[in-house]
Amino acid sequence: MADKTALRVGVLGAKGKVGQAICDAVDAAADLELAATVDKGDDLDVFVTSGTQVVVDFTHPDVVMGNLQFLIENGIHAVVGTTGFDDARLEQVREWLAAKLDVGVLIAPNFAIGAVLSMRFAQAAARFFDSVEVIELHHPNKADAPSGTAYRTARLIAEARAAAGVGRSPDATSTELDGARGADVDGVRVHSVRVAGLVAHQEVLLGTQGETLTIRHDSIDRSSFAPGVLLGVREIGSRPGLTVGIDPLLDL
Ligand SMILES: NC(=O)C1=CN([C@@H]2O[C@H](COP(=O)(O)OP(=O)(O)OC[C@H]3O[C@@H](n4cnc5c(N)ncnc54)[C@H](OP(=O)(O)O)[C@@H]3O)[C@@H](O)[C@H]2O)C=CC1
Ligand SMILES: O=C(O)C1=N[C@H](C(=O)O)C[C@H](O)C1
Repeated sequence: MADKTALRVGVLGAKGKVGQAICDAVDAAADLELAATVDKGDDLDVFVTSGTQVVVDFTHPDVVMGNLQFLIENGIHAVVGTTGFDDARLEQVREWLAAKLDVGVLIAPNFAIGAVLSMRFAQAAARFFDSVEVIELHHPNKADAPSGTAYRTARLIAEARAAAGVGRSPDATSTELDGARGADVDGVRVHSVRVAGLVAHQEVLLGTQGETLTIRHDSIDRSSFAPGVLLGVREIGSRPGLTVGIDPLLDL
């Protein structure tokens, strides 16, 4: 018999690599019920007709904004792992939410606890080193570069260095092949590697006189994202408005 107190959860991108892991995790959780799943070509209305309370989105940067607009307009909370959120997109989400004050949206560049902590460690270390660069390494089916995690890490590092009055990393490069020094995210160099067999990995390399520090995180399986996603699913109903990152849910 169905548990009437279980939270009714939907998954968008349910046939995808992460979507499948999230469906399994929801199925295995006694307090959650997998109410509806949607993948490419399916109608979003199933979330409304099934009484879904929270939808998890792991789809594609090109479609996630349309999904979010639908969910917010229909009063359904959202937990979003899909990447591609710049300041303009976050502002658009806030605008939609302003018309639906009881709806909560959580958007997180990375739901793995180790990744969240590694971003924090990088942010804390950034002001103590002359040089800092970010290298992210992923499977070759990834659509976006740099990764959402690397983009966020670089911005946190840049903010920490600016607040401490630390300038850009020294770099004497005067001639280069296009892209050889990576992308410039707020003055921090970010390098993207795509290699078959990888899942999701990141290194932050810091260096100063006579020493280097490497902060590395590895997601070796997509189940690494599930605990953070389920935490978001359970919490987002009591957090109206936009939450970026799972840090506040972890009391970080
Ligand atoms: N925040 C985090 O912790 C993490 C974020 N991600 C991000 O999540 C996203 C998905 O990653 P991943 O699972 O690896 O990607 P996949 O390509 O494996 O999965 C995406 C799924 O979404 C489907 N899809 C595409 N368009 C739509 C649509 N309009 N409606 C519903 N479903 C759709 C795809 O179908 P089809 O294949 O037919 O196109 C596919 O089944 C990426 O942006 C990735 O960067 C990934 C891991 C962790
Ligand atoms: O596409 C992926 O796989 C991942 N995407 C997220 C990102 O872009 O940061 C999170 C994680 O790195 C896996």
